[in-house]
Amino acid sequence: MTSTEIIKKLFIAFSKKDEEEFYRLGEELIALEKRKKHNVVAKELKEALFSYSNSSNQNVSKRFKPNLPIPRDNDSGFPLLEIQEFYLDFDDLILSENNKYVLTQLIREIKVSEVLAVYNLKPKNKLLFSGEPGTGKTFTAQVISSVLQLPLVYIRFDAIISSYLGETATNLRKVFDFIKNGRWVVLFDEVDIIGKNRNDEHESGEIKRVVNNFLQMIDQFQGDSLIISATNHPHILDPAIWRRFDEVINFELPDEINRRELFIKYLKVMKREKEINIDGWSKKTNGFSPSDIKGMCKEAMVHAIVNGNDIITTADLEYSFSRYKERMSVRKQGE
Ligand SMILES: Nc1ncnc2c1ncn2[C@@H]1O[C@H](COP(=O)(O)OP(=O)(O)OP(=O)(O)O)[C@@H](O)[C@H]1O
Repeated sequence: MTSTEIIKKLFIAFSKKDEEEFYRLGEELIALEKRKKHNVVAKELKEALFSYSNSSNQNVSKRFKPNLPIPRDNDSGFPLLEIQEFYLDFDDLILSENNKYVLTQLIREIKVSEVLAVYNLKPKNKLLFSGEPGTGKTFTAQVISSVLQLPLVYIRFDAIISSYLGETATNLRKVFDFIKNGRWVVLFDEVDIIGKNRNDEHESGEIKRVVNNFLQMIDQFQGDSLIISATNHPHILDPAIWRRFDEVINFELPDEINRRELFIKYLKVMKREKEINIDGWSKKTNGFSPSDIKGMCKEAMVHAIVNGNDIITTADLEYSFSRYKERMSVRKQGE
């Protein structure tokens, strides 16, 4: 089908309120654009097709309606988790060869879980992601959920920790009861909030109980979901937490080769002058995380646009580089 034919059918599906056909045609249009190598258009269409509903319940994704209501904190009434959907590709991730390989294997294991079951084997389903901020722990969980076509359950640890005695453990229980009832990729972000060393004398008894509770729940978890815990502070995690996971993936800052790939990826959105020396920028940005490089590219684009240009120049990158350098030194002072 040509894109005009698909768009016509999309309109018809929309007027008939045929949601399934609407999404199928939308995906066909995206695949067509991808085949034409219109990657930016394909990505934008993907985001538009599956963008979140701005309607009343922003914590529930459009396509995956959970059977149970989203659990909430009794005291504040805030939701304890969010169900999110992503439509990313594995190629969106720029990682070391080793991490790419390990993650590809993990995804394959999950995809062949029925075959593994014949041999009484199970895929790994409890992962720990550790690494500096902005190295892609959350993003990787989003990519895995996209590739496995499972919704991502994002656990809000700040919401789980309650000021009321005993309520934090109740919140954890509610979260695990919820995730038992579906197949998801579950991301416990910033797990070190409750994973602080249990022997730390400054920690209260309540936190210790919560850590024990969390460990027990992780241990007992039997479902088909993939559980990922992420931390920026692996050194403060209790050794008991490490043992609970089938796999630990360390997200390192990108090397020069990966930084080059990141510049190419994040500068692709806009035309750039030929003189821009990507190799030079990759060398200069030692210590930058993928998120820093993405931010630097975005800032350069904004700089170009507000100065009335539609192509990025070396001067734009120099400006955003100096801004980032400054921000990073402030960040270091705060550590
Ligand atoms: N490895 C990567 N490859 C490509 N893009 C990346 C990568 N890592 C991060 N990014 C980009 O930077 C954004 C922020 O990264 P992300 O939130 O995943 O980092 P994080 O490790 O979870 O950080 P934090 O520990 O602060 O939560 C991502 O949404 C993505 O756009």
